[in-house]
Amino acid sequence: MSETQTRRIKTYNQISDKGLSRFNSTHYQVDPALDDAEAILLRSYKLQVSDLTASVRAIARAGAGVNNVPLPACTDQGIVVFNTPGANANAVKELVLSGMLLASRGILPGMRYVSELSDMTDNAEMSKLLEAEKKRFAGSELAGKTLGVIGLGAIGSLVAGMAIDMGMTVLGYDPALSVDAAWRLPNQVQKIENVSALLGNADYVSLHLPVLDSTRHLISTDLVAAMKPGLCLLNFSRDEIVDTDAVVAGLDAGQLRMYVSDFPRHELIGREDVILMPHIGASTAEAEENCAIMAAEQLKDFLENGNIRNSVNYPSLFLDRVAGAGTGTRLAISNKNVPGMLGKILSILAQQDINVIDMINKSRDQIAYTLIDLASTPSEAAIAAIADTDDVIKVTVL
Ligand SMILES: NC(=O)C1=CN([C@@H]2O[C@H](COP(=O)(O)OP(=O)(O)OC[C@H]3O[C@@H](n4cnc5c(N)ncnc54)[C@H](O)[C@@H]3O)[C@@H](O)[C@H]2O)C=CC1
Ligand SMILES: O=C(O)C(=O)COP(=O)(O)O
Repeated sequence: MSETQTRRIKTYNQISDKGLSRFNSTHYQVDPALDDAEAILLRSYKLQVSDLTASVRAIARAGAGVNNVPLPACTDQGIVVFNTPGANANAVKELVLSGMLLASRGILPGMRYVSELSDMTDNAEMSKLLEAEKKRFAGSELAGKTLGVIGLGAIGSLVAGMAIDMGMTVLGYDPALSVDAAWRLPNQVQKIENVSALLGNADYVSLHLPVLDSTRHLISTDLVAAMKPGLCLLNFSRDEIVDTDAVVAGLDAGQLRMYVSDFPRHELIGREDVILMPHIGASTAEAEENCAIMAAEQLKDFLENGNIRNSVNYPSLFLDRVAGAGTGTRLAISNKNVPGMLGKILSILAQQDINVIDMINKSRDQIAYTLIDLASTPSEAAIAAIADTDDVIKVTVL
């Protein structure tokens, strides 16, 4: 980066200072009020297509779920979208454990009952009353029960491990499990190929999958009917994974004993058999720091070097900077993934007598991305010729 160049990052949501401090104020302007930002750093803010101004090259989601980012429009416009896999997984795992405990013991009604006794001043009398009444708040233990985990990625695998440590039997369902995630999974997890079979054999089921067209309303009326009677469902994934009407009907019919969710809906508020939290799965100091640091590091490496780690719409790609090479000698090019593009780009550079020192090219679905290190800074005419080539989406000089 040249001494005079300042990169502009627009933030939405509260992002931990531990991450924001990675952006040196000499070279970066980080501000929620920018309207010509090169990059956006956000958490759950629902980004609109109209927020994707022409200057935006990258979006970093400090968190896991990217359903708040308009991904197809980003890809069409050559905007690289990052997330921070695993950075908040432990925070969610711990809240799932608290959800399971709250759902299995009379903790919340018991606390409510005690708080209503504030007028009782005689402690001996209060103890006598509590000993007589506590049977109303008895529960059951997690040990010996069966937990089904739907989605065995960063969070699901930690939840599975935690449940095994608690003495539970764990069933897992994940038709899209990556090889890395499979390696991370505790070997006691019993892989189930059919979601109905998992629901029919579990006492607790925890959802840890992303919202996709294929997962929206996954928990449907049919699947509620397939549940083992008295099941407790935990949703720390997203509201849309569950058909709320089906859950309400399942609770009313007693098929579902309890629904614990990080995503309140008005139909669920006020029910004794529902425990709702205000989307606080990732709201710990540690998770907020982890996510912000990871998002900031990934964004910096992309803005300064064009490298891509943990993108959800672009390939992963890294090219070392040639020692001694100055700024302005690296090109980052996004184009549609069609044949002949590299040849066209390299021939423009050859015509301008610019020597290529190193390069890397990768594709993902309909997008291809190339980093090219050059022996000299290309002329504006050369950049314009590449940018004007059919199917080139974005060219940046780094
Ligand atoms: N409550 C909160 O504050 C938080 C919620 N989340 C939610 O949890 C989700 C999962 O997060 P991570 O575990 O970090 O993501 P991840 O990407 O590591 O794991 C997701 C897993 O779901 C699996 N999956 C995809 N389609 C599936 C299907 N149809 N059935 C079963 N499994 C399927 C994938 O193969 C993958 O293994 C996020 O997408 C987000 O929506 C994540 C972090 C915090
Ligand atoms: O990482 C996720 O997917 C989350 O849901 C966490 O959201 P947050 O960053 O706490 O607004």
